[in-house]
Amino acid sequence: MCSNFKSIPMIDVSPLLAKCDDPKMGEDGGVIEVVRQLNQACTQAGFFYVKGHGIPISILQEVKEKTHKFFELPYEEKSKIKLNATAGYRGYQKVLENITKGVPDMHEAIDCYRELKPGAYGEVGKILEGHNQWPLNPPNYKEMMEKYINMCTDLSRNIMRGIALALGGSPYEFEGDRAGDPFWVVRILGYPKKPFENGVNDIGCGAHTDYGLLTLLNQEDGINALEVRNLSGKWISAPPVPGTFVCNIGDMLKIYSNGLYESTLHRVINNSDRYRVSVAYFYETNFHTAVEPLDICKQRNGKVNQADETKKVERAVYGEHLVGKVLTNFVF
Ligand SMILES: N=C(N)NCCCC[C@H](N)C(=O)O
Ligand SMILES: O=C(O)CCC(=O)C(=O)O
Ligand SMILES: [Fe+2]
Repeated sequence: MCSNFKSIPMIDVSPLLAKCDDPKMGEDGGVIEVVRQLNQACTQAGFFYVKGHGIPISILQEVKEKTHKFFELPYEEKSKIKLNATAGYRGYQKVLENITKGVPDMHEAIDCYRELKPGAYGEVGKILEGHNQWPLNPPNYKEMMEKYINMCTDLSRNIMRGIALALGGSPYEFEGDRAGDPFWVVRILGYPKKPFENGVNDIGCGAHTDYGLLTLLNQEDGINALEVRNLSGKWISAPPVPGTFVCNIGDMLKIYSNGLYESTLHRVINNSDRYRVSVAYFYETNFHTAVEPLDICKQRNGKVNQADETKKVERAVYGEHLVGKVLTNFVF
């Protein structure tokens, strides 16, 4: 449903957060206004900036500073937590190891996934069984990230309450069996500065959509590198705005919304002369949730837009969708 947007809107979610534990939040004037803005952003761009999110800016900065420190270490040190299949595809990958649409990406990263009990991933998810591999250097990185991840999970749940209202549902559409026990993914990313030493690809991360419900991106200040594609195929810059998250819709929310909301294509090109880090937190459904369009969206889509009524939105089991992606992201 993505339109021909030219920039990405900024939403102050503080009125939503102030009321997010009130079952009558949908009647509050401040919440109604945030919900209107969420609905507009999600129908038009699938992307928005979030401010007033309550996570201290000092923590957003500390996460990026410590991440710079990690990526500055020599390869021998970073490779102590090397990603591999037996670690459940968690850990460090060097530049050009992650692949997007068949092309190696000019980024290095640490991938992390919520740890479920052995067996809880089922047959298809078995390959993700394992423990996160956190670096010992810089000190306290694990503790910092675990605290940060908890804050991102709480914030995402609350934004999803607003999005549930925006779709015309109850605030709790995405709790219980859908996302009451949310899976999460974190990618800690580093993009080399130009000129690249071993550059076979100028693209930091090729065009892709995110897999789950909602992404919270904490990106490096002062470097324009993230781009978002609009309906006419034009790449729109999503420049960093200090203290905010860039938020975008994933494939599962596209399905729930019956295509009213798009999981928008985006990519990263670091053309600057500075090394860029970003930390992407992905808020997902429960691992085994079978995702299909919400009834409220089927009706609504039919009434609002004839063209969309015929648009087929494929259903998916989240965990299968994720595993399918992970297996094509690496060649071992
Ligand atoms: N968990 C999420 N959403 N990760 C997004 C990674 C995007 C790049 C990946 N190589 C790909 O092709 O999907
Ligand atoms: O680094 C960024 O700005 C975006 C990364 C991204 O899109 C992703 O990891 O899914
Ligand atoms: Fe992404």
